[in-house]
Amino acid sequence: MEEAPHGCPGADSAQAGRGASCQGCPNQRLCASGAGAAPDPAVEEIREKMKTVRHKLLVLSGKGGVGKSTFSAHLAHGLAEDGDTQVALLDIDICGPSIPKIMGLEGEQVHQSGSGWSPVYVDDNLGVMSVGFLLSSPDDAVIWRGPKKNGMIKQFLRDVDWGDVDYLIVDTPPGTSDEHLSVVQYLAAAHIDGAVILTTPQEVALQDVRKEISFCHKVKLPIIGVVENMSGFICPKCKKESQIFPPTTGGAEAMCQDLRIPLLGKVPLDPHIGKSCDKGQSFFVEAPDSPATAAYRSIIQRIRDFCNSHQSHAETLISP
Ligand SMILES: Nc1ncnc2c1ncn2[C@@H]1O[C@H](COP(=O)(O)OP(=O)(O)OP(=O)(O)O)[C@@H](O)[C@H]1O
Repeated sequence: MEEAPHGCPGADSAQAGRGASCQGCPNQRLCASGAGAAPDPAVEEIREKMKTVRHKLLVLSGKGGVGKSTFSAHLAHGLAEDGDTQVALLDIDICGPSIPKIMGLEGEQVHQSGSGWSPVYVDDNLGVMSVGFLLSSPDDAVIWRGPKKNGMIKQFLRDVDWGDVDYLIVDTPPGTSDEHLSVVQYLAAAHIDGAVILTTPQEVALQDVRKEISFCHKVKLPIIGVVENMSGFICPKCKKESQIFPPTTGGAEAMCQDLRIPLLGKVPLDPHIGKSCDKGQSFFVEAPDSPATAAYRSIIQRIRDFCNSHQSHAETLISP
């Protein structure tokens, strides 16, 4: 936490984040979220529930529209490709859930079983949960304030019958808002492997990524790395590369060097990606030879490696 202001009511007080002295404090939002208050019993229930989930990954972006949900969906497809890996994809973009569409699950509903809500399955080893499955129409608007969003995220983590899962991928809304604080708070005791941050090469997107990185540091969320999406366009006819979103300040590469954060890779613009997403199909199947597919696959391998080395490190720490 940064330096407390004069007259700070304290992070565990009922006035946390709401007092006059909280105005302008960099921790105001974090305190107002209740993250510093007495622990919600759901944190422990979620820790129990998550014992059967090996790796938990958050996908973040500073700006909207940079390809975060597309990436989350394809990370899930890529990890589930071997058939033996159980993957769960949780969409907590409560006000703009796009995962049902991208995963080809529009119109699906969640089923209630004796052990909780059942995810909707794309394949036997790939389950999805989204607020979109709870709406009667994809055009319905969800206009909820923080506490209601908080409650829904709690239910997604605690009441869904996730089963034995190797990877839980959480697709978040852009920025750092109530949803991010809630998921970090609820998963705090269950251990999150880390976050993958999506950006485009433009400074206007990178500016917001720096805020995202600062959020991760504040809530002690490890950063697996940054993905630069929409990074150049290779003309399929003349093979010439054009920078549609020019990296005026050096792009994600310069930022990552500057902040000593891994750059996981760069994914070029490819019109097939948009088409596949609109059809609800995996881009890897639709365009297996595209440079974007190769870039995605290499990034997914780096994330897999991170999780594996992370796991052995954690095991080393707890073994006698
Ligand atoms: N590398 C790419 N090349 C071409 N189109 C892409 C690429 N990545 C994503 N897109 C397209 O860009 C659009 C935005 O992607 P997406 O919905 O994944 O962004 P987002 O960051 O999740 O947005 P939001 O957070 O606002 O929902 C979609 O139409 C998607 O198909």
